[in-house]
Amino acid sequence: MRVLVVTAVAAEAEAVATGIGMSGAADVGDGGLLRTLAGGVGPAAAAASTARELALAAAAGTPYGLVVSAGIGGGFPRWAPVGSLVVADAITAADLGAETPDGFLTVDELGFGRTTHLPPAALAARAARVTGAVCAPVLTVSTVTGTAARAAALSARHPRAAAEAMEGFGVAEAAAGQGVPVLEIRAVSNAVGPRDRAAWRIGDALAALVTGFHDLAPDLLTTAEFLPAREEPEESEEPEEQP
Ligand SMILES: O=C(O)c1cccc(C(=O)CC[C@H]2O[C@@H](n3cnc4c(=O)[nH]cnc43)[C@H](O)[C@@H]2O)c1
Repeated sequence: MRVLVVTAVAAEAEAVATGIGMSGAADVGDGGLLRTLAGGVGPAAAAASTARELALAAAAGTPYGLVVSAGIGGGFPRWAPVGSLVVADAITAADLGAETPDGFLTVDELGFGRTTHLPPAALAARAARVTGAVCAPVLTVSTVTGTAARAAALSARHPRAAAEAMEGFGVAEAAAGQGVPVLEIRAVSNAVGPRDRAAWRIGDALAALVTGFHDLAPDLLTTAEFLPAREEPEESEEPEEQP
């Protein structure tokens, strides 16, 4: 089975590749292929680049069976300190909705969209176990949180959320569009809270990403056993209707 790992920037893709022990793309497992893609910062760039890669692969007859959104992220200090790893058990677009005088309404509540994708539970739990990560919701935001008030509002709406980043929901939307399961893994570079750029530890987070993907590599290469069975489309015996 082919696995696509989507990061925002090249430094993250290199950390993933180093952890897995490959350079750019590599044959793995049963003739499968694991590929990294630096797809851009933010949910829109991530969705567009992921959708393009998935569509090209499918058109070439070599579809991906799993997409992983990976990179650095902010950690909610109660759950995920700097340098730790978080595997998403839910990927939630935290600022997709509408502000009202009575509070934030999600697009689900507004009745015209969705804000959460759920990775396969067994795969997420296994990935968290082998990497020593916290398994908890990861929020996708379009703006890095920079105030205590915003951090508190996010925590109040998503009390179990352990991290925030900017790409997971975009990657998940693209994967869902192709019927491909998704996973998200974040290495914590900074605390979600008042902006303190000097306290960011991007090097430590990239090192944690290397170690995490090193630990995860054997599982990623045999992922199929942790995924729910996909239903093959039935071949119709009826002749197609002519106009
Ligand atoms: O403000 C700066 O000076 C600055 C310098 C380097 C990087 C940034 C970013 O905003 C990186 C965004 C990038 O990294 C992920 N990320 C990392 N931490 C967070 C966070 O606390 N909240 C949201 N995203 C974060 C994100 O996925 C982007 O790919 C700023």
